[in-house]
Amino acid sequence: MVTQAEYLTGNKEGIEEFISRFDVFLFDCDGVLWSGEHLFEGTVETLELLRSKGKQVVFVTNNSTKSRADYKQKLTSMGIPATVDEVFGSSYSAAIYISRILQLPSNKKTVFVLGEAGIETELDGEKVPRIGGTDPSLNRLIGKDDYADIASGTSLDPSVGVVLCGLDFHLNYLKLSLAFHYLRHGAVFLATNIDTTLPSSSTLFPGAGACSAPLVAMLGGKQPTSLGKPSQAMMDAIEGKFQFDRQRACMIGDRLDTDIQFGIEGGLGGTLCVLTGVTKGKQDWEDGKIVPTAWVDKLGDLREGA
Ligand SMILES: O=C(O)[C@H](O)[C@H](O)COP(=O)(O)O
Ligand SMILES: [Mg+2]
Repeated sequence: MVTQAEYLTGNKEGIEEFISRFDVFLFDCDGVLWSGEHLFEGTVETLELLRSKGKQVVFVTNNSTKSRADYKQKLTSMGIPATVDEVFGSSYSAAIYISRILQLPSNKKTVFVLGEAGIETELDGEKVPRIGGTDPSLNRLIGKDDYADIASGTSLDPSVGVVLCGLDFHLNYLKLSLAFHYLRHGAVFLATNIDTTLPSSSTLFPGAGACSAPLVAMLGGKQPTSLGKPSQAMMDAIEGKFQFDRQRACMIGDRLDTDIQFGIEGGLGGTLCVLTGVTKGKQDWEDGKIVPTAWVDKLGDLREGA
């Protein structure tokens, strides 16, 4: 149990030694590599340094708004070479879970989506039938007829067996009403992730957890099964693909209750917290609940380990 985290910024020898412990670096994205469209200083050079040392780099994001292909595109457009196979997103994790793990009745295979195209793309990739999501017909105020149609089941698709909630920039009362009634009809309640906030423009905005929270409240506190970090569903998928020694792997993240907890519960050799996203300093882990192995002010500080 780690109780003290090591501060590495400015410590060249410490950074060199830290990097030498690991063969694989799992990178969170939002709040570590970038904030929205703003790439943090030194990110590209740090990834180039690690790759020049023969380290395996894997991108592990809870952001469900983009598919793995979308993330590959964003990474390369930001100057970070990446392949789709190096990207694991919570939408992919959820699609795999629904298509390969969840046992649904044959007449209840459809997913009602609260979220963006990233979820839709990954469900399509796994041939999982879906409705909702970015359907433009749902981007409207609820109408007086909707109440009766939902109550009677007229506007509910009887094949829906799952409600999957992610970060939804188009969330509204009508979509929440439909999701709630699917859940009341017995649909399985899943979330790509439940991060309460989204780091962007160097501050915080509503996260995926803020999108599913109304449903949790309506269900009397029933939480969805979350398939993003810290769920080990993603860690198992990553290990399955890369066959790495967990003791020689490090998770780098900005959020204690997703990234760092993901690395700790995954039995990784170490975790590194950065202060460019949600976590703002060691005061955030002084309760001793989720303590990283080490921390730096920003990812680019690792360049000192060149
Ligand atoms: O609300 C969210 O979905 C999360 O804040 C966001 O997606 C986190 O992405 P990550 O830091 O895991 O890349
Ligand atoms: Mg993050």
